[in-house]
Amino acid sequence: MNPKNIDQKNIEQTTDQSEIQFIFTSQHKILTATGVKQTLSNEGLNTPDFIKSVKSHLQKLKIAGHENPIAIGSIPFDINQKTEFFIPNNCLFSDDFPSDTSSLETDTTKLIALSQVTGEKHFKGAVNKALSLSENTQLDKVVLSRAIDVQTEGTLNAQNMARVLHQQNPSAYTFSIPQSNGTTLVGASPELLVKKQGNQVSSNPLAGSRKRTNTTKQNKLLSEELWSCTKDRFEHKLVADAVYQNLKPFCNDLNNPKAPSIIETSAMIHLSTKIDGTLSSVNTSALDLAYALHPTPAICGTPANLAKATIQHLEGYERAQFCGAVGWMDADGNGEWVVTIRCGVIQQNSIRLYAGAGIVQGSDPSAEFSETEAKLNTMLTALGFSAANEPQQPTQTMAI
Ligand SMILES: C=C(O[C@H]1C=CC=C(C(=O)O)[C@@H]1O)C(=O)O
Repeated sequence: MNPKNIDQKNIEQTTDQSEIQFIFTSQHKILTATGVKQTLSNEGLNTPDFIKSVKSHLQKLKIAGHENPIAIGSIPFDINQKTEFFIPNNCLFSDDFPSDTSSLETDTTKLIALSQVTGEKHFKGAVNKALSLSENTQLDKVVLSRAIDVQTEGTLNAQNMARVLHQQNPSAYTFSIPQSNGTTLVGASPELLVKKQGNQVSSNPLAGSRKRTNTTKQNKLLSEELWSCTKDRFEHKLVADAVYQNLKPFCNDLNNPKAPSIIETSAMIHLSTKIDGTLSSVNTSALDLAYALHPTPAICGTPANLAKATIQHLEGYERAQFCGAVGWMDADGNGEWVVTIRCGVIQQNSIRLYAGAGIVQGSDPSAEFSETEAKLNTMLTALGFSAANEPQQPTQTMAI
């Protein structure tokens, strides 16, 4: 799984990468890809030039007779950091998880340690500081996050983990994207940043959360309470408004729902707004739109620059790919990009897991910490942990 020969240049022809498996699932289809034909890096390029370079390499391949070339990859939270997309040798859109991934060796790995990268005290302290900043500055919202490291006895298999995540979270966008440093980004995001197909565009911003329970009745009550909560409605509206405002210049028409709806993931209940529209130009690509939207206030805050500076100052660790965007685009500019949340980064026998929560006036540090614990459960459950955020037994086995 280690694309170790991938060069750092903007474009690099690489061969013999057939072991790489890229996976991206959505409600509509499952994309799997193998091998790396080209690596596209943003090194030395500003964002518009990087987007142009990705488009032009896909178009050249199409003109050269390659059927449906795609670029797949992840955009980090900080777009100034190194970004790499891969044009795979082979890619397949299908309805089911392909048998070749499910037949990969199944590890039974023991979880041996869990350590806090950002401890409870640090996180709650950061929330308190953010609350006082929001009282004394223009900061309306900031999304603060934390990370934990999970060590396992054996090497984690990213493809198998993606398959388990997909089974456990069938309505999520599941991804497994190898990085050129030998790690693999894997997760099951509930949040569509942007989808573009022909002249149709859609986005599904989420913000405002409750931990889901296992009773339908209780979830209904929680949903009603969430929908009526002024603090969560404000936290959500900042995201929905930003997405609408940033998509509008690209669109002939764009719907702007007056109130959010509710979605449930396997672990969480969220306020959700579905925004759909028609692009004024079919030439606007999925990547143009993803970069126009990123970072939304679902993972950064409002105003964005002040929120970014607050995150850098208070979080105390490097987000890297977490809270970025992950997805794909084809030579016609069609594609899907999702917000990189409910995810982790695998490095051999360890995985770093991440979770964040939106902080606005009225946020309670303990409730926000519990929210991050609940969000971590998407990945912990796939790793074989029970809902509690601690290893039940130091020798618990994992069905990955
Ligand atoms: C930052 C995360 O979630 C975002 C997306 C949905 C709801 C959120 C919230 O209610 O705070 C967050 O904005 C995460 O899951 O790590």
